[in-house]
Amino acid sequence: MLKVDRKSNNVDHKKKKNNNNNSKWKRWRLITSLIVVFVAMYFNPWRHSLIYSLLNKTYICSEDNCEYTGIVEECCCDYETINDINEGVLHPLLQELVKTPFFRYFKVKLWCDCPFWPDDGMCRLRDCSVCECSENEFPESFKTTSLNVLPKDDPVCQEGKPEAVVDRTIDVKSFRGWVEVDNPWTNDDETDNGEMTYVNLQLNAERHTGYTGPSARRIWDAIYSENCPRYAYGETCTEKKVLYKLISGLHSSISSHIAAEYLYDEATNKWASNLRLMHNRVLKHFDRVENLYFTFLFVLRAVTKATSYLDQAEYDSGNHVEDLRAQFLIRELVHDSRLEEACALPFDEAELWQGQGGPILRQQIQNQFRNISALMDCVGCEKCRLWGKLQVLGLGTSLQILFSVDDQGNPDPDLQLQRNEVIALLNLLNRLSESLIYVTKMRDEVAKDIGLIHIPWGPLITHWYSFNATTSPFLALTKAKIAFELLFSGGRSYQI
Ligand SMILES: Cc1cc2nc3c(=O)[nH]c(=O)nc-3n(C[C@H](O)[C@H](O)[C@H](O)COP(=O)(O)OP(=O)(O)OC[C@H]3O[C@@H](n4cnc5c(N)ncnc54)[C@H](O)[C@@H]3O)c2cc1C
Repeated sequence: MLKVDRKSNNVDHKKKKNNNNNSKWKRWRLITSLIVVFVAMYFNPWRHSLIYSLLNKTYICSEDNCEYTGIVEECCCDYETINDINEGVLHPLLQELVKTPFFRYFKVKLWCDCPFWPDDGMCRLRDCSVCECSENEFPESFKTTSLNVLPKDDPVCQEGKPEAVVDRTIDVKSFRGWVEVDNPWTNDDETDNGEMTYVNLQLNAERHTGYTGPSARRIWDAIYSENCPRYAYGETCTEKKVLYKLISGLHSSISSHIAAEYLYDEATNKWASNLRLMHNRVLKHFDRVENLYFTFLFVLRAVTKATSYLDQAEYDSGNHVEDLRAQFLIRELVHDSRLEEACALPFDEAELWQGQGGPILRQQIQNQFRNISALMDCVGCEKCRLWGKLQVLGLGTSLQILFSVDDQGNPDPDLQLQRNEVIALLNLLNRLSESLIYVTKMRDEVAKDIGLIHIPWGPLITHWYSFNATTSPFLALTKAKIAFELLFSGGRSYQI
């Protein structure tokens, strides 16, 4: 007969019961925690509070509302104000302005004479730059002027994608007036007309061109590693930060334009916005978005500082009615009372170059910027080179306006700009202004599309995770679980 050990059976039973209770309790704890996290995230009462601003750069994105809050680093205005003033005032005016004949023609040396790596197959061939443009695209009169040198056909062209080629169609009128002076911040000699050509910017939208791979990567690498290194966390020298921020902001803007107009299918010529690209290259990196806002404010400050100059400048393209309109729009822009009230001083340049090392630092940063400007001659896609050169000249003009000094190192009262610099400056501001619109619009679209929330948990948590109550409860809970783990994982980051 089998003897039953009641005692040990009892213990086993108790153990089992305890285990069951334990696992039940664990399950309940997990479920309750998840619900708490879920509710806390969804009805987060301090979404816009000071705590968030203090904790980090405050990129807050709920299901139907995504926004940045707080002051842009090193600037004097906050995100909300910039967005309001851009959408309400600057963007509509700039869009009109850049269409006027005066602002739509840009003089540029498009040949790519890369001074840094002459053996780069991408850029060695001068004629390569316009190889696929047919001759009948150009007006007869155009072909005879020395400013517009026509390329020879070259079968070895490596940048022949139609979307990468600059359309050189232009009105027969050309500009008059304005002095020609060389900008010390840029590498090109702006007074040298020898190899320059006029380009109608309206026919050459800055968008996806298919330029990618080692050639493009090499340029960005050379810019960041040699000429404007990313500053270390805690860097206090604002001047060193400024150059990096300007270039990074420009890079974000270029990426935003690529994402906003992306060629999905060459055969059917299907263009549409590319949310994933925008998310991966710009939106998920808070610093890149912040640098875009910084660059916008920096250029805006240069434009407002040059108010009296821009007020009196001669906008003469030969089309009287259109030129009067350009002048009217410029005055509307620089004298807008809403801009003055909302953000009187977008960036305070007076704080820079102080102290003994100021002049040396200025020279050093000027040299670095000149190198970056020279690198534009190595860009192996003509349209990218066009916009790269224009925008770098626009930045160089901003630097010139904000930081030009006379022989004694005092701010230069006799600042002179050339027509092309003003064209570059205003077109750059328009590019940046468009990019801010894309960031706001596409951030909301991305949030709706994949249900994203960014936890502004200080520098610890730098990535996004998804969380969307409208998706299936299971998915929402899974996402909440990730959120839960993320919050208590000491800053481990998740990427969707
Ligand atoms: C001057 C210039 C103009 C261009 N214009 C165009 C154009 O009009 N149309 C077009 O289709 N292509 C253009 N390109 C190419 C485009 O910028 C990219 O290089 C290309 O699309 C390949 O992208 P990628 O994913 O390799 O990353 P890239 O954009 O090439 O970035 C390279 C690296 O730089 C870092 N990085 C990226 N963004 C930032 C930022 N905002 N701040 C700091 N670091 C950053 C990252 O580490 C990244 O891996 C241009 C390139 C250059 C150099």
